Amino acid sequence: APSQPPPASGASHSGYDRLRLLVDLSARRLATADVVASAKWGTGAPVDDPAREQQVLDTVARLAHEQGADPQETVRFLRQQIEANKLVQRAMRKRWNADPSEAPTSRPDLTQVREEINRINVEMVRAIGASASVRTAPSCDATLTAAGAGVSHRRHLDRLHARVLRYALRPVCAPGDVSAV
Ligand SMILES: O=C(O)C(=O)C[C@]1(C(=O)O)C=C[C@@H](O)C=C1
Repeated sequence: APSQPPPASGASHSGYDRLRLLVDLSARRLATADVVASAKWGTGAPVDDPAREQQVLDTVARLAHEQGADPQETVRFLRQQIEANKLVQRAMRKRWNADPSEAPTSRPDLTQVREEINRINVEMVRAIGASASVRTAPSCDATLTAAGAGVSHRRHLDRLHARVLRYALRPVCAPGDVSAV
């Protein structure tokens, strides 16, 4: 999907729209966990790939820096997305181990899934930058809850994915700077 350009001056994107975009990207990234789990199933590949994680985090930090998003916040957000991805991967493996008839019968190409993840990461950095003011507003929690429910409904998320999506969204409103508390 084409990424959204920042609104031209005069155009208005509400805080809800901006958070909703970020939430939707988080849901899209989470959906890749099922595909990653299928790609690794039966190959002996572990859920955790620390080298790939570092590559993801280094890339988004650089992109954030280039685009004027806060690199620390961006890395913190992406770390949480990776943890969420792993929660879904582990849950799927558990299901498939418990009931092999549910296990995948074809193996997607991990390289291709990672290319999709890379594209989502790029859009996420932009959405993090574009949502800075709404994420620090007092109304953020309420707006985020509404956006999360809207996206879960729209994407027909099952219980697992809806729950892990809420987990993935934890860093959205909380300011990363604890010294501000
Ligand atoms: O690329 C993978 O192998 C994944 O499992 C995806 C992902 C991610 O969310 O980006 C999650 C866990 C791995 O440690 C590395 C990266």
